[in-house]
Amino acid sequence: MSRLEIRNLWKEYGQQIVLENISLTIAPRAFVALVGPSGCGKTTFLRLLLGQEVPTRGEILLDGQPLPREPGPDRGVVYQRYSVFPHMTVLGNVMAGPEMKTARFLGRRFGAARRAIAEEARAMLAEVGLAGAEDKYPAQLSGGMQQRLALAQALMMKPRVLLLDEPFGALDPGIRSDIHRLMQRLWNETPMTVVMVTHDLKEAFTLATRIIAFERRRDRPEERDRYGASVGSDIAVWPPRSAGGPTIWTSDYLPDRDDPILWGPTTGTTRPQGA
Ligand SMILES: Nc1ncnc2c1ncn2[C@@H]1O[C@H](COP(=O)(O)OP(=O)(O)OP(=O)(O)O)[C@@H](O)[C@H]1O
Repeated sequence: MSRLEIRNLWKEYGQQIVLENISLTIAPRAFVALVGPSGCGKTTFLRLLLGQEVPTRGEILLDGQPLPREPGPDRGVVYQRYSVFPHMTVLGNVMAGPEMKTARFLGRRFGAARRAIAEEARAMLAEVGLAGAEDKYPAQLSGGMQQRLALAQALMMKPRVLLLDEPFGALDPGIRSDIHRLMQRLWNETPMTVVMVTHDLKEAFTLATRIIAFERRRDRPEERDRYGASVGSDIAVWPPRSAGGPTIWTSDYLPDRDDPILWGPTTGTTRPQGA
């Protein structure tokens, strides 16, 4: 499973306090959207979860274990841009992670092992709608296709936690709604917890089970460095949705009282602690 516990987390850069005493429990398979004003520390929080930054104080546990202090295959990440290797083909991009993971010294597998990875990579590309693009290079793909590729690349490593930093922010609205559908399906089918930074509240409500807003309680210019952001609001999305449940796309979908979707991990109007 993939439960995240953030306990009394602080992050400071020199004199500047960026994050202040954040405590959260994120249930396995939740889809959390993280919102908040520019500069309040959303990306910093994601980098802490990824292991690219170390907390100044506090701790982060993944399934009860302290998070390794470096990025690892249990955490995947997709950024708004530049998540993929530009000099590798589409297929090469999706194979790179598993090859490096299993062949640490040469970074390449040969023979049957390589064929198995290639087969899995092709299936993953088909899953994200990139069948037929295997031999192209990222620069030959549209923005939406590059983000599909970035998702495929991250998911090939079977992460327990997928971190998304405004992954769809640069896409046109039509492409964005297509990729939202894809994202919803991938989250439904893959046993992972998702934490997504977004500036787009509509996107947050479309995809997430829970929306967490960071805010600085004191935000006068002279106070900015001395007070970091913490959790300002924490909203369970209604109607509730859960991974593995029916895909909810239209606002006219309202679950029945006895609908099993109401009994998923993030259910109810009053969410149990930690859901
Ligand atoms: N490596 C670093 N060294 C020093 N300061 C940093 C570093 N990384 C981030 N900061 C500072 O931390 C604060 C929060 O930055 P962060 O990028 O996390 O905000 P954000 O909420 O993601 O912003 P945006 O929505 O604009 O992307 C900023 O004041 C930034 O300058």
